[in-house]
Amino acid sequence: MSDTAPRASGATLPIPVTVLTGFLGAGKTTLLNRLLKHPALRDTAVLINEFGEIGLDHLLVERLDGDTVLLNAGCLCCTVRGDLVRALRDLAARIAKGHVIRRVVVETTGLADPAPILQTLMSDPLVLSRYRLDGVVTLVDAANGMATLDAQPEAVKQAAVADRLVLTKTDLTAPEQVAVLSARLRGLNPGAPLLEARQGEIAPDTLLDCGLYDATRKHPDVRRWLDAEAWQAQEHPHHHHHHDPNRHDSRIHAFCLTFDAPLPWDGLATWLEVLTMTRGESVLRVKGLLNLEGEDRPVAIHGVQHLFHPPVKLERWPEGDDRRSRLVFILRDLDRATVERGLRAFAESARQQAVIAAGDGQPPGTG
Ligand SMILES: Nc1nc2c(ncn2[C@@H]2O[C@H](COP(=O)(O)OP(=O)(O)OP(=O)(O)O)[C@@H](O)[C@H]2O)c(=O)[nH]1
Repeated sequence: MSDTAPRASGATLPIPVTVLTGFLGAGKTTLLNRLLKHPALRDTAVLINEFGEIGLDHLLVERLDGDTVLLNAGCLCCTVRGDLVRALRDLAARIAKGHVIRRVVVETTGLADPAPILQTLMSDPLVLSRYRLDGVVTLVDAANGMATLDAQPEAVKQAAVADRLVLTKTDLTAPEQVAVLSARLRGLNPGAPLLEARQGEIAPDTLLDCGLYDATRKHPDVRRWLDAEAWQAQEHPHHHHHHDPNRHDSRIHAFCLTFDAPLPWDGLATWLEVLTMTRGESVLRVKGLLNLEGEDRPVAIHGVQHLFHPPVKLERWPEGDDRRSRLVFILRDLDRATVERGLRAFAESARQQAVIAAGDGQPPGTG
């Protein structure tokens, strides 16, 4: 690899890195998809880190080219200290050979503790020689934000370290609720401008070029978290632990269900409604790419705690995709068997009802 620093717009400059974070389902991919369409973000490389072994973001991020890199799922500290640095190093090598990259955006998993990411970006010698941490943009879902801040310390950290706080889903939230959440965020991070993005719509210049990251301007805890992280990295630079990549802690885990045959939307929708109504606090995230009966195009679904977003029909199946339905769940205190049993039972019941309604004793499409 060349030792020369990367070239940005012809000059030898450190490349700004924006960290895009926010709890599960806050709207990071939505905002990123919008940002990447903007001319100001031409020549931006995107590094995505998803929680759980089987992610779907590679199918949901609209721009997937050589400059979008999916970091391997796994223990976040290992991912960050290994994969993130490796991805940045590979990118620097490509830039040294003449590839033009003017900015990097790192989209973290919603469960990410931002401290190891920031610590890596601010202290790894290789990273420092070619990149500079420009800013941390933290999205906070206005609909679920208060409950999330109450239950998840990662979300508190994400808000406290931010250079820009962005409230999403204010279109779904009563103004009084937004005001209470805003006051709480102000208390956690008085220095960061508090912005709003609806469906990812926001002027890029409000998020970019925040200046060098400065932890001294943040809540005193931020300096402490970063120092603790630096100490850990020094004490245990090569710890050899093998975390289950699908488990965040003793309560939160991820799994993916796949279905070979097209699914009946009625059964699935009813079940999702029941699940989010009755166990919403446990359903941190549901993300699906579905092959539905009678539908040629794939349908994306998103659930975040008690909130279920309207399904979206995507343009087409990705090239070479096997067109199986995939549903990724990230659950807290709810086991896989309960969810899987319920889903299969509802899908089967909807199929039976369709058979009865068709009146010919044959499942639709097979007679
Ligand atoms: N109504 C409304 N929906 C939104 C808004 N922002 C995002 N969404 C929806 O929220 C759901 C989750 O959005 P994503 O962009 O996938 O969230 P994410 O933070 O990338 O999710 P993870 O990567 O799983 O943590 C999708 O259905 C989006 O369409 C918003 O401002 N208003």
